[in-house]
Parts: sequence; structure tokens; C-alpha cells
Amino acid sequence: MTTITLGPSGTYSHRAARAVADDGDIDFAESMTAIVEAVAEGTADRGVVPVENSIEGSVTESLDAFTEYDVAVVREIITPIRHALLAQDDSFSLVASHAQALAQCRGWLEEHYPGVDVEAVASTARGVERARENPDVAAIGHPDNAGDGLDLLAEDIQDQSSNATRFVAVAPASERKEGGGKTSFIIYPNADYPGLLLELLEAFADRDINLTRIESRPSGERLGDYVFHLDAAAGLYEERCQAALADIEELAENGWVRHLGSYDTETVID
Ligand SMILES: O=C(O)C(=O)Cc1ccccc1
Repeated sequence: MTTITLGPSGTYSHRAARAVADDGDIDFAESMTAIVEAVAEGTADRGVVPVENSIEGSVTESLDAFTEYDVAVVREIITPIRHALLAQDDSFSLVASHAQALAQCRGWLEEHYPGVDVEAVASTARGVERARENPDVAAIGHPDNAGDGLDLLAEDIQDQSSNATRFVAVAPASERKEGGGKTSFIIYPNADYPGLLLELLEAFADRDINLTRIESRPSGERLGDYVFHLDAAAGLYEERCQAALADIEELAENGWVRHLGSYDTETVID
């Protein structure tokens, strides 16, 4: 079974993917969209992408890919993220990393290297590659990337000590499950009236279903028109969850509702 995730080797996504790929068969792609697309088109069996970080919030590219491609969410992996600064020595003038990592360490960088240039690259491991090639470049990434010419200049440089990222494993849509403690929905009501969002939320509240997350993303159709990503702490095997789904489908009769399936959560510390 091939699992695809953000590469090259050594990214945080790679670490999360190891928990999914028991056989170690892991392929790499350069973007969240490419990972979700590979699963939707059948070139990989599983994809592992980050969806949310406790400091920086949503990974919007992953959410938008779930709207664009029909896939199932089959697992959720929460993992603590501890960033290190890696370089050949202290003489660097540029810090290269994934935009999320740069944002999670913004305060630390301003305090310790004020005015240093930053450059967003496709992944933390891409930044590590750049730093290995060029003494002017430092990278932010997992400390295990040190060695082979790269020193650990500082560890635990994230702005909050409890920095965690939620990853999901996606599978082909045909593998959607009803069993699991959580369910993800994407709702496009294609409507705009006072109380619409309240009614969508009531479908869950009235049945005592806790929502763990709601995020609006622009639909791309027109300004002020949104797609809602909603995670509920209930499985589709539960009657109350099916009833909530029926309600939101009715409310979104001019648009669409997609459930990405039910799944369980696990915390992976490594
Ligand atoms: O670039 C990586 O290593 C990723 O997997 C994306 C990412 C970046 C920062 C925190 C969590 C995930």
C-alpha cells in the first residue's frame, strides 16, 4: 500500500505518514493538492496532509483540496511539533522553511535574528536541503535533520511550547467509513439569509453533537460566498449523526454537502 505525503524525506508530514504506512512504502509530493489529487486519481492508496496547527491555524491548501477532489478521511493524527534551527554555522543571512514553520517561529526569529530574511519553500525538508547546499541559508525543521554538515543552532524555537499539528490520512472516496468517533463535513449552502449558519449549527446542537471545528473558506464563486468545513464529534453510524446530515442536506438544497467519512483520532509522539 503506497502512502504519499509532503517531501522530501524528513518533513513533519513524513513523520506522521510513518504512523499510517506500516509497510514503510512512502512516496513524496511537493504540495498538499498534489497529495490529495494522487489519492483521488488512484496513484496512491493513502495520502497524509496537515490540516490545522495550534499556533498558525488552518492549512487552507489541504481544506481546499478536499473540496476540489472527492476523497475520504480515514484517520486523524495529532502530533506535537518542535522546531529547530539548522545551518552549517552562524553566518547565514536567510531562513528557508515551510510557511507554517516560519509563522510558528516568527516571534523567536524576530527576537534572536532581527531583520533576517525569510523564504517560504515547499516544505521544511526542502529548506534543510537548501541549508545543506548553502552556508548563507538556515532552515527550520525537525532536529533529526541535523548532521551531514548541518548543525543544530537552537532547539524548541516555536513561539508556544505546546505546538501541535493535526494531520489526516485520506483514502479513495470508495473507502469512506461510518465507524469512528469523528466525522468531517463540507457544506456549500449556496444561499445567504439571516440565521443560515445558526440553522446549520442547530442540526448538531439539537442532537447534542459537539462540533470540534468550523472553518469557512471562500467558495470562489463570488465575494462573501463560503464553503463551510465542519468536524463533529460523532460517527455516521450513529442515528443522530445521520439525522443531522439529513437536516444540513435540506438546508443546502441549492448547493451540496459532502461527508468525508468517520474516523478515529490518535496522538503520535515521536
Ligand atoms: O514542511 C513540513 O515539514 C510539513 O510537513 C508541513 C508542516 C510544516 C510545519 C508544521 C507542520 C507541518
